[in-house]
Amino acid sequence: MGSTLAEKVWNEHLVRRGTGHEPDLLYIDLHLVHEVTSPQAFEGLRLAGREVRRPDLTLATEDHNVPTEGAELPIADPVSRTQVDTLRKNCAEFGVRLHSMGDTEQGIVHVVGPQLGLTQPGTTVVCGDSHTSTHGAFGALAFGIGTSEVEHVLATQTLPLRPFRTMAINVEGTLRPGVTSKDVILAVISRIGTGGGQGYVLEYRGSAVESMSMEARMTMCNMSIEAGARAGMIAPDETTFEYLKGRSHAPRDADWDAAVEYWKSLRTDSDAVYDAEVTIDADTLTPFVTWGTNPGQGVPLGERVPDPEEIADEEARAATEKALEYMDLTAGTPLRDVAVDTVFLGSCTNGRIEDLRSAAELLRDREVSSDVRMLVVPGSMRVRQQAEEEGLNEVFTAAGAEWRSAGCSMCLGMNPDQLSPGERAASTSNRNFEGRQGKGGRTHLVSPVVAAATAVRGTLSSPEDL
Ligand SMILES: CC(C)[C@H](C(=O)O)[C@@H](O)C(=O)O
Ligand code: SF4
Repeated sequence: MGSTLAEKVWNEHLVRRGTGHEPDLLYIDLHLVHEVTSPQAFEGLRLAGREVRRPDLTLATEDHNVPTEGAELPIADPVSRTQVDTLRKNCAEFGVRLHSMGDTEQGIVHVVGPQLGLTQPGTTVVCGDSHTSTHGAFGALAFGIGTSEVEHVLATQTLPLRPFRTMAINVEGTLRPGVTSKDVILAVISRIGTGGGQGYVLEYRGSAVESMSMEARMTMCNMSIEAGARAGMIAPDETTFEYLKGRSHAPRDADWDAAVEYWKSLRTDSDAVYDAEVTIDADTLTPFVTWGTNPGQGVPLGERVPDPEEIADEEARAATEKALEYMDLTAGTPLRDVAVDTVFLGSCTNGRIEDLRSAAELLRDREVSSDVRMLVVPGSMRVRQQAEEEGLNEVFTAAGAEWRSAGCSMCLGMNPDQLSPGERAASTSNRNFEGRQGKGGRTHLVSPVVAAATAVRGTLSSPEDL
């Protein structure tokens, strides 16, 4: 029997196969670090008198706690300032490369790794951050780890792990115009549920995935964790190689040719067997939007707010009632009638250049509704620079949106970009939990083009409504 992509990468990284109840020990090729989950890990090293084993395979960036305006000013919030200062001190002491605020390579850790060409097919990538699954779009085995594991990887460049199960997500057909990979992943999560991927590595495949850009693939892999999965992966192909070629850390010359040769072998064998399979019909998908307080509570935008009365399962009915109450939504309301106060375009899910381009395209010669505040936050300073070279910033500001510097921003309330209590947002990020974007804030997850159309009309809208 053949192997799946995930099994191939796993086997290539085995330092030692676990015997009996012991887990396997895997080698880690790339360790990404940010200010939130690293302080205790560095402190642990310090207390044990240990060094970072492979500083050359470790890269840190500031993202969660950074303000997205006034980068030249000291951080006003004392907690955020301490987090960022601590990261700076730790990186200096342990010799870890750090991209700080103001640096061209600074940005959200999951945007920075791929853009530098550090995320490569067949590698193992970890970070103390659940959305590390993003990097799986390159055919890397990439997953989030906890702070004690961060310390273990810093000290040894290895990680004890138990094998995952594998699930194929087959997305067949052609997406209609205005329908994006964000809609696909929201549809997947609403189908299998936020626990449906638990214990699995999801492998996205099929004709619709093959025709997606790297940015679109990263959006899907990013949200694998929202289905409860350990990781998401996509087999590398010409699109992957094209994206990587010439990036600062990508192999060059003869090394490049050898790498591509190897990368081409990273496909699930035709006789391999997945532990589970799900099939999604790309042809019939329409833009998706969440109405509730977890990413699985989503429906096509053309539908209505669900009615708890129609839900037979008691637990599901209670969950729906609770979510509708928090979201201040009435059952049966067409989602297109729901008015928002804020639109957030950004995050490691949808803060890449292609996301900005597609939203700018719709905002050109249009205006953000006077009832709406729109924040556009590039995922990295490199993305910001590229967008400015293309004049996208001018399109956004001419439409009345705010153009910011890179960071996690309104994806989560760890920095000044937050919703006020009761405020409602259409957001291109990945989590709509209660209070995620600020205490009492209400979040509808959407794609970048739905975000742009919503900003113009003031109510949840798709590009075809413009
Ligand atoms: C702060 C960090 C640990 C967290 C994560 O693990 O995902 C954050 O990035 C998030 O998106 O909630
Ligand atoms: S952008 Fe959001 S999801 Fe991504 S790392 Fe930052 S907080 Fe987490």
